[in-house]
Amino acid sequence: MEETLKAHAQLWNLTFSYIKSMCLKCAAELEIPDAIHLHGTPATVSDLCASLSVPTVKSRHLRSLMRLLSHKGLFEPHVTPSGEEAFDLTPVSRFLLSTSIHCSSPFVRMILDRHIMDSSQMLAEWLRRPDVSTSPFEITHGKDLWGLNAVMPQFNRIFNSAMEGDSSFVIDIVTRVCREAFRGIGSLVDVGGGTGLTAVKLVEAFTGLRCIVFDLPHVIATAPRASAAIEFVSGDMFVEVPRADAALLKILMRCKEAIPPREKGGKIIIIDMVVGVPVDDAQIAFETLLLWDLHMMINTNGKERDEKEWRNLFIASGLCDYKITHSIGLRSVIEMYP
Ligand SMILES: C[S@@+](CC[C@H](N)C(=O)[O-])C[C@H]1O[C@@H](n2cnc3c(N)ncnc32)[C@H](O)[C@@H]1O
Repeated sequence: MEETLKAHAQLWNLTFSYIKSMCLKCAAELEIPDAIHLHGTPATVSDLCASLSVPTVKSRHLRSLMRLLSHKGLFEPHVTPSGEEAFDLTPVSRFLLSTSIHCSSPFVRMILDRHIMDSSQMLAEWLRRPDVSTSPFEITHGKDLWGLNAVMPQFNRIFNSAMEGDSSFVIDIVTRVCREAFRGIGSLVDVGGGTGLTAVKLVEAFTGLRCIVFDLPHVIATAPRASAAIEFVSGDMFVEVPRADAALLKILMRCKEAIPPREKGGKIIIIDMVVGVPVDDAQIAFETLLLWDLHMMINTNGKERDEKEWRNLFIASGLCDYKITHSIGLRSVIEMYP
């Protein structure tokens, strides 16, 4: 009996899990972390109603949201001297502060945008179809993610700023802990480099390095021209990738053609997840990798790979050797040599 009740509760918990994500998106959209930060001390629900322009008639509803998010570690619950419930920031919600150099709010809003969420509704139907080349995202929207970005400037903006927040976080760590990977490189092409924030950080961190940011035309058109050491080139990586000493990220075969041999410093640097690597807080990291794998499958027809799968991929691409540095949380730095 006890086991049955536990199993039933677990099923309900899983079923209602989407509410956690939606409350997180709501907190990002309302900018609740900014309001608490500006308040300076733990904020009560009345404080939050006042600063977020939420009518007091909705304070009970806002309290429910704050309680759930506190339970999930986004806020820290407090009690004021007068006995009122109040909420403070935690290291997790600090990532949502608009003033944070690694603000993840656009990332949260993009991943939980209805264009991304809608495609997961197609998962069962998609799994029954024999076609593996069309993603659930394409079935839902009639075009792939990049095609939708090209025709929807608003979604393109939110996607690009989500990528900027994430790449600024990752590249700041990579330039500190994986400096060796970039040593001696004169020029680098960032393939699918988005609006160029990674390139900006790289040319700042490595004096003399020149970067080419290569991406689709609708992305390059919106990229700010931030440094004379960075060139912006638009095109399709499946057709041709501009030449440089090293290529950062993505499609291996084309990247191999774009770089010189290993003796001349040629290499491909990939920053991505490697399933199965040991990381801190293994339980959360393991589940996050499983979730990210599904996210890639649903929205881009991609997948996350374990080390063996990465090795098979680089062998199939005609590359000779590789080195994996597991040192940036969920992501690893993979260096591949022609
Ligand atoms: C996941 S985003 C990564 C952006 C950036 N590298 C970052 O880390 O912030 C993938 C990028 O690849 C670009 N992309 C997709 N297909 C492409 C293609 N065929 N040729 C060039 N770029 C492409 C997208 O426009 C997008 O900016």
